[in-house]
Amino acid sequence: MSTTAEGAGGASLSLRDVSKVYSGQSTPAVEDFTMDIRPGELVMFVGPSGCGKTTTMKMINRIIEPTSGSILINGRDVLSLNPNDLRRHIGYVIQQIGLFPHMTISENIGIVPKLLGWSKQKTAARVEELLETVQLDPREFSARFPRQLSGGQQQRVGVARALAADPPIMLMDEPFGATDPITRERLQAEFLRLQASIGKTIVFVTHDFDEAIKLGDRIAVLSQRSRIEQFDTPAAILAEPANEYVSSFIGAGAAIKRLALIPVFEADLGPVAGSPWSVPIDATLRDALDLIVLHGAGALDVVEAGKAVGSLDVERISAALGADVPIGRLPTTGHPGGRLS
Ligand SMILES: Nc1ncnc2c1ncn2[C@@H]1O[C@H](COP(=O)(O)OP(=O)(O)OP(=O)(O)O)[C@@H](O)[C@H]1O
Repeated sequence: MSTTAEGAGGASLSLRDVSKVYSGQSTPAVEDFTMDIRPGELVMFVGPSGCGKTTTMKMINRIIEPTSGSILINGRDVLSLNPNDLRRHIGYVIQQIGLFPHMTISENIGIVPKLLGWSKQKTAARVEELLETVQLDPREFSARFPRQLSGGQQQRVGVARALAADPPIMLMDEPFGATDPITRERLQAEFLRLQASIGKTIVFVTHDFDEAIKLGDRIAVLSQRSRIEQFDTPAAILAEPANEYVSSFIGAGAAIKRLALIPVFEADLGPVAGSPWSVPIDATLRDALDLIVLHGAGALDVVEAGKAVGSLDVERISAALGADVPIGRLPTTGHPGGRLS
C-alpha cells in the first residue's frame, strides 16, 4: 500500500494498577486496571455504558489524568512525555469525528504535522498519501469541506488524520458507532485491511460485541470500574466464556459467531458435490452456512483458483465447531439469489 507501512509499526503498551477517581466521587470510575498489550495488537474494550471503557482509554493519551498507577509505551511512562511527543505517539479517532468545519479536508488531516512543525511540502505529501490510504481520491477530496462529505467519508478522514504523524499507537473510541450498518461494515472491512498493512497497536472501545469479535486480536470484556472479566482472543471467549457475565455479553448464537472466525479451509471438506452453489476456500464457515440457508442447498462446492476442490454441508460445518457445539437443525428457504463466488 502506501509508505505508511514503512513508518512506525506498533509499540508495546502497559497499564499498571491504573485508577481514576473523578473529583467529587467517592467510588473510582476505574480501579487498579492492569493490562499488557503487544506491539501491533488490536485490543477491543467492550462493556456496558458507564463501566469505564472511555475513561480507561483516555488516560492512555492523558486527556484524562490517572489518579494513580502508571502507563508505559515501549517501557516509557506517558507522564514523562510532553504533549507533542504524546501526539506523535498516539493517534486518536472518535465517534463524533471532530473535523473542523471551516477547514478543508487537507487542512484537517494536516493539523498534527503542522503542530509538529513539518514543512508545507512534507505535510502536503503526507496528506495526499493518507487520503489514498483511506481510499479517498486526493484530487477530488483535498479541497472540500467536511460538510461536503458523507458520514462514512468523514470517518475515513478522521482515521487519516489520526494516522498523520504515523503514531505507533491508535486509540479509537466507537469510531464507527454513528454510521449506518452498511457503511459501518464497509468501514470495518477497510479498517481491517489498513491495519493488516500498518500494524499499529490499537485500543478500540465499542459497545458492540459483534464488532469486537470481527476486529479484535484480543477482547477485554469489562464490568463496572473497568474490571477485566476476560481478556482473550475472540475465538477463546466464544468457545469458553470465563463466567456468566461474559456469557451474557456474548448473547445468543455463540456457535454462529464462532463460525465467522473459521475459514472454510479449516473444515474437513467432503468430495466435490457438483453443487450449483459454491464458496471460495478463503471465505468463512459463516459465509458457507449463510449460502446453504439462503438457497436451501444440501451442499456447496468449495472453490480454489476457479476449481472445485471439495464440498461442505451442515454436518461438516457443525463438525468444524467441535462436537460439543452443534448448530442444530437449520431453517432452510428456497430463496433465490446469487453465488458467493
Ligand atoms: N468527568 C466526570 N466526572 C465524574 N464522573 C465521571 C466523569 N466522566 C465519567 N464519569 C463516570 O465514570 C464512570 C465511567 O464512565 P466512562 O465514560 O468511562 O464509561 P464508558 O464505559 O465509556 O461509558 P459509555 O459506553 O456510556 O461511554 C461512569 O459512572 C461515569 O458517570
